[in-house]
Amino acid sequence: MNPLELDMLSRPRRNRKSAGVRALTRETTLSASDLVLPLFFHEDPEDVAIESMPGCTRWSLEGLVKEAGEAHALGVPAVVLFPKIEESLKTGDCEECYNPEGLVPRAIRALKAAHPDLVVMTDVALDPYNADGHDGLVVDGEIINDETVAVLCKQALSQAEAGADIVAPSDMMDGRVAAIRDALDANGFQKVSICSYTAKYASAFYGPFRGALDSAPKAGDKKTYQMDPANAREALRELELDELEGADMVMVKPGGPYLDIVKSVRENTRLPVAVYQVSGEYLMIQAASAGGWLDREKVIFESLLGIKRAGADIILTYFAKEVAGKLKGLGQ
Ligand SMILES: NCc1[nH]cc(CCC(=O)O)c1CC(=O)O
Ligand SMILES: [Mg+2]
Repeated sequence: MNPLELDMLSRPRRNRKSAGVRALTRETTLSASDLVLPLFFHEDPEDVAIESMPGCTRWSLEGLVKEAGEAHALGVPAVVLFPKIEESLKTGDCEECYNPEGLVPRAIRALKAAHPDLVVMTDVALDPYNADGHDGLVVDGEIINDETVAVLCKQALSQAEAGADIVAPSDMMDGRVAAIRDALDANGFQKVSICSYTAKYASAFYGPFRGALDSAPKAGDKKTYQMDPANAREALRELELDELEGADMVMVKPGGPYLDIVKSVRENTRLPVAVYQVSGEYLMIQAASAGGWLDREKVIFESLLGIKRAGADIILTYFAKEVAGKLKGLGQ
């Protein structure tokens, strides 16, 4: 007998001894059906590489439909739409956000016509339409809540009318989930779901996204409506309100740096939990792997698995199409 052999009943390494045993004992798996692909698009007929987000494209309507179709064919069930609105259409009252012939309603109709089973999720917030760049109406430097909610209701309705399956308010105004639910129901859209950005933090990780849409606030920051990154209990307060207001799904955003929030939201709701791996998280991986410092594919999977393990049912990620393609290649 080996004199150094330890007398141990439990050896956790036995469950890691081979790929087969590891597969049997794995607690979390990532699948294409967990993923939502965020897509940027514009009015121009050209597909353009986004300078602030290397690896992402701002699609023409035609390109958008093609890209969404490819992702869907790889098993990604849903896309979420982010329009870049022409500067000349941005105003203080954001009327363009509920124009039935606007860019977003046309995109929804084109997507649903080409891919009826693709779930189309839309962003409800004023920033792409706002001359001030804020998610809400600005009066004397203040982002006003209740008047903004009235406009968000019109925006959500125009998206529902065009065929959106899920509307996702990302604006963080108080009371908007209940108001949007009322507006949808009053107009016969009982079946349109609401995925609320419940705990959306005022994060510097959104910087590249604002570059992609030219939607950064012209003055001030978003701290009077998005949450303070220092706060965790407050996320549960927002969760309670969104549940009472009738949200169908709740979201935490950003993802990776906020896994404690994901876990506590998961433990405190029976609703599906969505998590957004945002533009800055995407770019940290893109940049570090472009420099040759990280193994890109491995860290993409690990970053998403971490979000899933923390409690996400749904993950919004710029890697969705690529990951779905890789999973398909692996026979999963
Ligand atoms: N309503 C705006 C919105 N919707 C999604 C994101 C960020 C997504 C990302 O960074 O990938 C933002 C930016 C912001 O709040 O300033
Ligand atoms: Mg809220």
